[in-house]
Amino acid sequence: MKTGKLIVFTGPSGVGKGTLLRKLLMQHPELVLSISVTTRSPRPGEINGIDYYFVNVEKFQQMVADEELLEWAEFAGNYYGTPRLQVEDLISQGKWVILEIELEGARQIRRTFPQALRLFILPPSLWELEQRIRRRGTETEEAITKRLRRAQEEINAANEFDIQIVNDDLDKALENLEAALFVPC
Ligand SMILES: Nc1ncnc2c1ncn2[C@@H]1O[C@H](COP(=O)(O)OP(=O)(O)OP(=O)(O)O)[C@@H](O)[C@H]1O
Ligand SMILES: Nc1nc2c(ncn2[C@@H]2O[C@H](COP(=O)(O)O)[C@@H](O)[C@H]2O)c(=O)[nH]1
Repeated sequence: MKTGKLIVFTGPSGVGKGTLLRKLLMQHPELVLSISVTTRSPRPGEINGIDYYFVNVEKFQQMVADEELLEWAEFAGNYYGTPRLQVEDLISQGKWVILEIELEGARQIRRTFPQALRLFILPPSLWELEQRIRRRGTETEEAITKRLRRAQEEINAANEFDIQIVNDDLDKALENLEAALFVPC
């Protein structure tokens, strides 16, 4: 039977994690992206159960109390967490499961799943990161400020991760990501 694997994918808001992962999953449909729970409001076009499980703060706190989350964190004013059961089930079935999560969650996973492969995505510059968040057009000015403040802190921790990939040219970053994941035995 194939061995399951946990892959952690972290990087500052707006660096292009979601964009890279969408491309990766189109080319490697055998990989599974874990769907997180969040108290953030859906962005236009986001669908409950596909992009996130959108819940209120009370429900999120109940999930924490019931130990239903593998990891969780507060990020820029909202809570985010990984449902434990879905991930543990998939790994026990031999799947490769990707968690797209922020730094505090990645640190928790390092303690509970030390065997997980942890990747950090870097922007070519802070200026470009800010342009990307602004061009995406999904955040208020207040949220952009919070996310950019947090970005510097996250970038400072990039060396805690097994692999760092700069997302400058998207195709090149995807190539580097594939090389990191599919190391020939
Ligand atoms: N290599 C790239 N060059 C230019 N623009 C990019 C690149 N990669 C992603 N983008 C753009 O940057 C914006 C942010 O990308 P994305 O939403 O994937 O970031 P993210 O890291 O998932 O952010 P968050 O953590 O806030 O969800 C999007 O508009 C996307 O199209
Ligand atoms: N610790 C966790 N972080 C998560 C999870 N799901 C997403 N995230 C991270 O939150 C920020 C903001 O996401 P956004 O969708 O509001 O832009 C980003 O860094 C995500 O990677 C999770 O389950 N746990």
